[in-house]
Amino acid sequence: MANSFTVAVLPGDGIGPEVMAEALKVLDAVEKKYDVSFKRTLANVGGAGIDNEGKALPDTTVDICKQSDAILFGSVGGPKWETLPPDEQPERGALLPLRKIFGLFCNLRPAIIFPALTGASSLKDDVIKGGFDILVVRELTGGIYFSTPKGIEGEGSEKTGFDTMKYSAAEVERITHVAFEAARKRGSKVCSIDKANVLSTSVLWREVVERVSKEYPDVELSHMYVDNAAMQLVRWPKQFDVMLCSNMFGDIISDEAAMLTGSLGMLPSASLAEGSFGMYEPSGGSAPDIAGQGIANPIAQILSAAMMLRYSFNMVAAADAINAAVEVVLNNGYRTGDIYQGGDNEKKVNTSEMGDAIIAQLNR
Ligand SMILES: NC(=O)C1=CN([C@@H]2O[C@H](COP(=O)(O)OP(=O)(O)OC[C@H]3O[C@@H](n4cnc5c(N)ncnc54)[C@H](O)[C@@H]3O)[C@@H](O)[C@H]2O)C=CC1
Ligand SMILES: CC(C)CC(=O)C(=O)O
Ligand SMILES: [Mg+2]
Repeated sequence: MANSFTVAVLPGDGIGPEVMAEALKVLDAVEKKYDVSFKRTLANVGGAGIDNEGKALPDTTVDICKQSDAILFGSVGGPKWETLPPDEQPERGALLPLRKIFGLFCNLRPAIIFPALTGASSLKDDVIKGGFDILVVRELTGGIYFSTPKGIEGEGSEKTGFDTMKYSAAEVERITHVAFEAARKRGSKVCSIDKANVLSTSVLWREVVERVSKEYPDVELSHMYVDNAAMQLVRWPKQFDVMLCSNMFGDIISDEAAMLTGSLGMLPSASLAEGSFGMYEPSGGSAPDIAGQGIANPIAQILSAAMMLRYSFNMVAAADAINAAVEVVLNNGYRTGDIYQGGDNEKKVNTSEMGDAIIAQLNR
């Protein structure tokens, strides 16, 4: 009998539904090729949740996710919902709670430059020649995005906004282990990103990372302040293997790393809990500036689905096959607008044409 997995499909807002459609087509192709079945249940989230069910994260959506083996997530947010009270908006009302409810403490964001896309990177050829392969390991359920108190109080010029940044040693410890375990299977280097010259959370972060590192004598550890890391990433990205980051620093550093690969539309991510459950989502957002035009790059969403196969379903061969199909399609010159450079070999395609090209390659 074929293996069967259940997937909660949460397309969300903006380009979310457009790129999700392509990832689902890829899953259809994987079902046929690998004798597996993905039972998918569609659910509202974000602005779509507000518009259709009155809430960014409807209870029905949480139930569907709880009954599933994994969540495939698009993206949420957009101008339409930006004037709602902050906790009701798509990001704070749905995405952050989903991460918390499901204990998704570990966010993996692999930034790999495909050889065909070196021209689309914002960096000079000699900086990226030979490629780079960076894994951002981002703590996802702590730090300044979640700590309390937070809010806005007072009136007039005394009106004050405040956030709190907290990390416990246990939170730092578990994400540090993930980074070191990952480094062991890659380039054996961890660079821990902090701001220990200013922030107390970072002083603790550094202390815990140092302590945990003693269990991994085969992995080289370095520390870097986040401002320097942002600069080093564009100066010489090849120096990095695993970048271990707190929640906010990882959010920022991973968008920067994404652009070095050509486009934010290329960068997938896996948000993992202890065990095999995970939520898989592009690193970028709902891209309201291009939503509704059918031109978004679906590769981040498709590679996020591949990460779901790898991390939640242990379907390593299928995940590798999707990655390989993306690489061949890029080598063959297929480009959505965000990675189109106008070269002789390039064919400008829309969202669904890119999805079709990847599926055709997967089926060969
Ligand atoms: N995980 C999520 O659901 C996230 C949601 N957001 C939300 O998304 C909305 C827009 O935020 P922005 O700051 O504009 O960030 P964004 O990531 O949506 O867009 C930044 C830039 O990257 C481009 N881009 C992103 N993904 C692309 C793709 N697949 N193909 C081609 N181009 C792509 C956009 O067109 C835009 O120019 C906001 O409401 C924000 O809060 C932002 C980040 C993450
Ligand atoms: C929209 C935020 C809550 C999250 C974000 O930017 C991200 O996870 O990359
Ligand atoms: Mg972000």
